[in-house]
Amino acid sequence: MTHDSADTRFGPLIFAVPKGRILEEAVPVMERAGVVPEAAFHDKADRSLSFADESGQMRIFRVRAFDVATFVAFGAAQAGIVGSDVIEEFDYSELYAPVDLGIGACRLSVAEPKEPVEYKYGNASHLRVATKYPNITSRHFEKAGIQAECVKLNGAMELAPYSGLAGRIVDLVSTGQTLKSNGLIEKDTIMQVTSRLIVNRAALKTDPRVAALVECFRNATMKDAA
Ligand SMILES: Nc1ncnc2c1ncn2[C@@H]1O[C@H](COP(=O)(O)OP(=O)(O)OP(=O)(O)O)[C@@H](O)[C@H]1O
Ligand SMILES: O=P(O)(O)OC[C@H]1O[C@H](OP(=O)(O)OP(=O)(O)O)[C@H](O)[C@@H]1O
Repeated sequence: MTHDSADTRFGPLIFAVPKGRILEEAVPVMERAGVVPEAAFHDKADRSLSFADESGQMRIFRVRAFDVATFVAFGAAQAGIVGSDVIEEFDYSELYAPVDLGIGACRLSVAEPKEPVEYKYGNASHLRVATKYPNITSRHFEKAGIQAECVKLNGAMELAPYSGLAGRIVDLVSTGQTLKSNGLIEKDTIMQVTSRLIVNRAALKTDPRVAALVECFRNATMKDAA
């Protein structure tokens, strides 16, 4: 790495990455920034959650996307990579997202069935919405003066409307294939999403390796655009 990851005043720098679909796109950006995971990191059968980097001076945590934000916000990791959807959902004051990595592009949208379905709940002023993003969803509908009752799901949101769980869903959309395959149409885009480098604000102030890491990711992302 070009940054001084061997600073002896601190323990190893902890970098958290999501184990899901961002990972494949994130690894080349990490490597351009000098964060090169050990070989075991790429082995999906490996049950370890913490890996060395090639310099031996960092630890790389492989966790769920939402948990990346939590590890970094609480200072258990100094830095990480996560979608802007997750950053917005938690709205942690301790998180700073200085670099847009230009990967994991999608959007967070409201969707509903093509054909109107009768629901126990769901009229113009009171909606029931199934989502993994209750905070963003509530804020979005509040702005429109609509009270949304959010039902938290962790996946397969698309099943909610036709099973009578909720009249609408708020979910990530990329190609639109998942909505189409499940008979739903996109009604409204809440936000565009890309993945970001996130750092813990206190660590950025106190640990010079964090600022150096931000610079490395800025440079790695600039090369991308060239
Ligand atoms: N269809 C998509 N196209 C592009 N990016 C996406 C898409 N779906 C999700 N993402 C991005 O990838 C991130 C992680 O998605 P994913 O659901 O694969 O994570 P994960 O680590 O497997 O989390 P979990 O296991 O908790 O669901 C999302 O927060 C979002 O930023
Ligand atoms: O518009 P598309 O290209 O079809 O992508 C949208 C799908 O991608 C995400 O799910 P993912 O595949 O990450 O699985 P998940 O159900 O675990 O969230 C999202 O939750 C949608 O279901």
